[in-house]
Amino acid sequence: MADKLLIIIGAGGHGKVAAECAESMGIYQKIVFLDAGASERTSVGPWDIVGMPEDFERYLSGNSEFFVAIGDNQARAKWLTGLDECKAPIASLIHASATISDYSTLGVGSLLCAHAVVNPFTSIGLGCIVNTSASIDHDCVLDNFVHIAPGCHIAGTVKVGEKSFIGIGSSVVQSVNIGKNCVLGAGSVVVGDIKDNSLGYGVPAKIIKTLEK
Ligand SMILES: CC(=O)SCCNC(=O)CCNC(=O)[C@H](O)C(C)(C)COP(=O)(O)OP(=O)(O)OC[C@H]1O[C@@H](n2cnc3c(N)ncnc32)[C@H](O)[C@@H]1OP(=O)(O)O
Repeated sequence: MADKLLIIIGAGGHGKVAAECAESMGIYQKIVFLDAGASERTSVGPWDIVGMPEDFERYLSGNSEFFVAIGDNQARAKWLTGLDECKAPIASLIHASATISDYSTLGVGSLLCAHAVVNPFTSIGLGCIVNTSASIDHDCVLDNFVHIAPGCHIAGTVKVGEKSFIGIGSSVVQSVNIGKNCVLGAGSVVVGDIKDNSLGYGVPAKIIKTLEK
């Protein structure tokens, strides 16, 4: 079989983390980037930038997989949906040091970063990020395009709605429902349900404003 190529869309900080995560898996012979800054730079670290994101169709044939490494939940969702419509094969990346229970599921296009832990009977949707050293405990549901930032701890039976972001170092107590399109600031402690489109932070987390849909 031909060498397996991983094409990562987005060569920012998150892209570097995704590339190293993919390397740790030991299944890709080559990793390259497509990035909007391709005219200004041709590489990031050891990895080549071979074109703009819009060039992805050039790589649709052959033994290639795609990964979207864009931290912004809306933009990541847009790119993943577009790739899916073009029937592009989309990778999920699990760092060699991350653990996911055999009884849990991880959606296509999702990333488990180094030292992330996903405990049993948890469902993680499409295009999610469980960032470095974050833990998601038992019986949780992360809807599509959620980002759990580094060092967050999500207790059991928590639900996080589509495209919500939980900031670095936050904790969420058990059985809480967080709506869709929410932003919870760094270091939040979430002790009760959060409505859709809320921005909040603090200990305990308070809602500061409602975000536009
Ligand atoms: C690998 C990676 O890098 S992943 C990315 C990790 N990054 C994060 O987790 C960042 C999370 N983002 C935050 O916490 C942001 O501060 C947000 C989204 C909550 C708010 O951002 P903004 O709307 O721009 O708020 P802004 O910076 O203007 O601050 C407004 C006020 O809220 C306060 N504030 C902002 N964030 C927080 C927070 N997390 N906890 C407590 N207070 C906060 C500010 O101190 C400020 O207070 P003041 O009015 O008394 O001066």
